[in-house]
Amino acid sequence: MDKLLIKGGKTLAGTVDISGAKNAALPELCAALLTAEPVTLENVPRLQDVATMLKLIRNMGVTAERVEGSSGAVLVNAGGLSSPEAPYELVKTMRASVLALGPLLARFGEATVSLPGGCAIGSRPVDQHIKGMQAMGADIVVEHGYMIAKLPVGPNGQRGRLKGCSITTDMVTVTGTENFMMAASLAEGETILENAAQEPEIGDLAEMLIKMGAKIEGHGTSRISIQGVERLHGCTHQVVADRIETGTFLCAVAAAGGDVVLRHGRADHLDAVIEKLRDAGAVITAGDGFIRVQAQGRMQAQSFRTTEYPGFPTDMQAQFMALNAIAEGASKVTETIFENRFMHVNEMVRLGANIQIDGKFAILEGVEKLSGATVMATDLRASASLVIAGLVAEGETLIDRIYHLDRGYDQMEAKLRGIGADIERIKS
Ligand SMILES: CC(=O)N[C@H]1[C@@H](OP(=O)(O)OP(=O)(O)OC[C@H]2O[C@@H](n3ccc(=O)[nH]c3=O)[C@H](O)[C@@H]2O)O[C@H](CO)[C@@H](O)[C@@H]1O
Ligand SMILES: C=C(OP(=O)(O)O)C(=O)O
Repeated sequence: MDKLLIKGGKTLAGTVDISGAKNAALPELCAALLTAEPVTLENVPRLQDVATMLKLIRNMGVTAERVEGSSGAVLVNAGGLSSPEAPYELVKTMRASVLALGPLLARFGEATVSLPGGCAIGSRPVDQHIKGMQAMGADIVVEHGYMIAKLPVGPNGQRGRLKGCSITTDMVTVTGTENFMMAASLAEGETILENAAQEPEIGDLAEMLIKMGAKIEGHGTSRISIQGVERLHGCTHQVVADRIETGTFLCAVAAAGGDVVLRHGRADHLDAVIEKLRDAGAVITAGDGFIRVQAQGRMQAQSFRTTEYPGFPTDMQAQFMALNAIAEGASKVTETIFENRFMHVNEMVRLGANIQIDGKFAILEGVEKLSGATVMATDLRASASLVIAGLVAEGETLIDRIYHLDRGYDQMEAKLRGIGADIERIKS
């Protein structure tokens, strides 16, 4: 298992290129299953989750290859889609595999998708995905750990189409909204999604589906309407910039100090985080296709509460907590989306942070310095928060189990080295 070794105390300066968003690329690779024509996705980040998704769709009889010489293009051709299955071996390493359910049902009339199971940050059930697909006419049984979904066979002996309907989910769900939007694009009639997620990745997926011929309105709001069409066609689409990678680098510079330009970063997708960073004392300016962050001296700790977009993202909670850990003053962090997303806290405490957990609250008293130690990554964003803590800690920090980090960050250590961090990967 690879590890990261960081020697803390360097300020950061230079330019970082922000990659395409993991949480847009994954649903968009699944959206390519909706058509038999070729789809080119550009700006696809090089991450373990993307590699897993490519493996998953290839396993269905789809061709999916990186385009040689391009900067991140992937060509997907689902013309040969023959096996509408997502097996446990692949799903267990990546919960986003549930995004295959909607496209497979819509295109094939049946799908067998492994239940993803729980993960470190919470139990993460998929009951809303199942209820929504059932409302659209699918018969779904859960057997032997699999969702087995089928559409009824019509008088012609063929499986019919999904039926448009109104779906109001019990809570805002990002991948749920994406699954319904993809399924509804090929359904018969109109689907209305109430209480829909508004994350920028939903908007990006909607734009891709519209290029494929889907009729979607209202994405970016909590009410999305989709008029189903009989067929979708191929398209070329560029994956939106990763707002969580952007936010992670913003927090790293605010914590370590420095002056860094994040090329391709979208400030308009990060309002809640940028506002808190400005309140903390970072100077952030943004223009078309870049964000610049300048930070000097100790930041002021900021309390915040995670909520659905456009609120403060749960995927930025751990990284901002690393900043609060060494900022001046006390802060209270409230996690409202996942029930177990404070796994990084004990590791930060090993580095000298002063943090108490009380249910969904974390109470921090900023300390003047952290001191390097060996710590263990427990999930993707926890890993990123430990990298930020390691950048500011005195001495050496060794982060174990960074396969979690590799799930969702494109060459993080190379990008950090490029702006002056002393960080290296220890291969094993
Ligand atoms: C691939 C991807 O885009 N992942 C993101 C997506 O995950 P994901 O789409 O899995 O997260 P959801 O938005 O669905 O989850 C929100 C809450 O709803 C609950 N829930 C969800 C569905 C369901 O059927 N039943 C249920 O109870 C979840 O357990 C959680 O407590 O949104 C999360 C919340 O912004 C982010 O942290 C993840 O990075
Ligand atoms: C929780 C995350 O991802 P996933 O939903 O893929 O587990 C994340 O990106 O922080």
